[in-house]
Amino acid sequence: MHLLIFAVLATSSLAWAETGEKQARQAGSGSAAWDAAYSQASTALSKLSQQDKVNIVTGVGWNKGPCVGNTPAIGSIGYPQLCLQDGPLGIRLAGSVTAFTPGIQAASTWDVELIRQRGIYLGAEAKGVGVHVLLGPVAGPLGKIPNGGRNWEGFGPDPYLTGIAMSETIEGIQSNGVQACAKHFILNEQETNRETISSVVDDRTMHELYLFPFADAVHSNVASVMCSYNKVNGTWACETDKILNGLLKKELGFKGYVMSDWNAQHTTNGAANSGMDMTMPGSDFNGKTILWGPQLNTAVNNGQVSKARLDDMAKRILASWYLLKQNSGYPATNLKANVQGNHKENVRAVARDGIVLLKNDDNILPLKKPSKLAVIGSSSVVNPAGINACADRGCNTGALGMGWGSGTAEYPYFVAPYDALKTRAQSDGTTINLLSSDSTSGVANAASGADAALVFITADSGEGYTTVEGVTGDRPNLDPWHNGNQLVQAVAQANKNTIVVVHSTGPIILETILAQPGVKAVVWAGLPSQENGNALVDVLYGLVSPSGKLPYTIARSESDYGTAVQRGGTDQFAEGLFIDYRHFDKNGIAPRYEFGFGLSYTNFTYSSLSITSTASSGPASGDTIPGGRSDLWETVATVTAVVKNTGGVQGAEVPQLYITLPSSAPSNPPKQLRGFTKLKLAPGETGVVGSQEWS
Ligand SMILES: OC[C@H]1O[C@@H](O[C@H]2[C@H](O)[C@@H](O)[C@H](O[C@H]3[C@H](O)[C@@H](O)[C@H](O)O[C@@H]3CO)O[C@@H]2CO)[C@H](O)[C@@H](O)[C@@H]1O
Repeated sequence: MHLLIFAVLATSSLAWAETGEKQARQAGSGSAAWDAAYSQASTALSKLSQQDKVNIVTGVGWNKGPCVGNTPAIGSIGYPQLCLQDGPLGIRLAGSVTAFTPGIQAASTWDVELIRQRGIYLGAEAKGVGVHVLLGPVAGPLGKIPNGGRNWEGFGPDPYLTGIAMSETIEGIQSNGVQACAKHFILNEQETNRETISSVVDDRTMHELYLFPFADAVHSNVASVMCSYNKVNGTWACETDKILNGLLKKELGFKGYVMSDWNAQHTTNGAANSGMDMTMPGSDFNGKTILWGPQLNTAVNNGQVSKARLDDMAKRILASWYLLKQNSGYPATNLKANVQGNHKENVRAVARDGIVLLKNDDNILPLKKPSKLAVIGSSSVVNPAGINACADRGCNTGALGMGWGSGTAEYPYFVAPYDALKTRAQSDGTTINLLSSDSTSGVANAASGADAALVFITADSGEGYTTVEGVTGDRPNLDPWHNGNQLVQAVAQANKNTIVVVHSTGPIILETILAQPGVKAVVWAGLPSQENGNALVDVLYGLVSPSGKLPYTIARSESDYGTAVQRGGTDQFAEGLFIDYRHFDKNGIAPRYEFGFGLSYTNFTYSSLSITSTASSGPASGDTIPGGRSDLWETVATVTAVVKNTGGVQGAEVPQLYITLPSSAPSNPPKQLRGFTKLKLAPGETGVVGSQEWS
């Protein structure tokens, strides 16, 4: 349900009560903690030689240590060989870790408790294997282009939802003493030409869309930020004074350090003097030249980079290390350790509660002990070559759990849809006809006569260094892979109770599928990682009511989005603020399924909407705290509403608060998300959103 109010102030922090309180609390403790960490860093710095400082800021090289990024130990201050390792959903290239759900699935739950728990467990596993810096979470790409290859690593194209998810994830990771890394800063929205393209953006769009979630990250005291490959307004992101020194460090008050993406640095002095603090991986990775190390030493000796700047770089890195108390009792790096604990419970919960029910005609779902089920599609079963057969998940064979690239982890196990359906069928006495191929021949045989036919389709994408079935990162279109439309058509012709299950890294166009009269239900199962099948069965059989909401818009046609992958050298960001639902609203384009949409097995009613101004009457304070001007973080109004579960089963609702700015100028998006919460309600139960424990 969307609630729309008119904002009394043009502020970024009009919110449900809980958000503002959380922000105020962290800001206070954050500054003092940084002060203490800086004091320890200063003491340590005074004992270091110039060479030590250069070592702290320069990686030792790709494959020259246990992690994807490593810096040398400095024995005199007990500083370890720092281990930096991907990534946003778990420890990459490790032996026995949990493959958590991708960020986009976490966002799809709209459940801050689950998102935070995911972050806490990510941090616990990183610490368990001795990773000092976990390279995530992701707020860039934000996802302005629906086919952007790496969108699934982050939390979707709404900056508020992404910002909340960034905060919860970072606080979760860092609560376990692990440094988080907010990446990729900034305007890295596509894989195509990512290392050459220039993103040209106006100041307002930069602030209100792309910088917005990074402000949340800084507010949550993120230890590090990774600058991206692209150029910003013509200058390399890792060498742009205005965005690193200006926006990030000065305006947002970022106290941690900026590391380069792997070989995103281009010059020795330009990067140092623009605000980059650590170079990664520091070797001649991918044929590039080494730019710091000895070169930085020379530049400092020549005065091209000041001694104070080198001190600042090293101090920021040391302060982050002290902030997370990694100077005491931190485990040695051992990426082979088994650190999974019971974390699969979070994977199953996020995978399940992130499932979005898009269509459910005749209440075909939940299933009620069918005598015969048809299960169709190659993605209903596990990859026949093995769950981790493709490096960095670089294939779309068998059931899909995540996209591909550096933001992946090895699966410790993988429950495919058919595995979980078979287990359930055995206990119900259901017969399953399995057709584990995408060929339409054989479909009629498998699907006809079954009480219902489940057909599985996918769309995949990833990082541009791997090409999968001709796709180099960004998707070329928004169609399902492997002739998914034709497969669904064939199934729906053979069975009038067809249930389509979609596993995808982002939106696909569903028009052909929805035009089939036999398609009774569409289950948007997203990217469920290792718990794929279990999560799906929980929802299909009504063990839980679906409660996920779309973290992006699903359009009727690809051209409706108004953004596309740029093939040339520049992306002008001509759409400005108007991405995803902001674009649809502004142009009066009806989406097929709107951002925030999702059905349930129960019903909810809303009443008693109340809005109270809570703005302080005193003068606004322009002090800078981590995250920017302090008055940007004040709650200016509290909105409450009563929500009742009027249906027959337990369920969860996500009331969403959207604002319209007072001016109706066309430069303002008609609606912007500024609050949400997830209410779990039993049948007949009433909940008050925006008050209770938060106000
Ligand atoms: O992992 C750290 C950051 O790395 C960036 O991506 C790099 C990725 O980690 C790395 O595996 C990949 O290497 C490939 C290389 O580029 C290619 O030439 C070679 O053929 O195959 C290698 C893979 O086996 O390079 C990526 C950079 O191009 C990510 O952007 C960042 O998010 C990571 O945190």
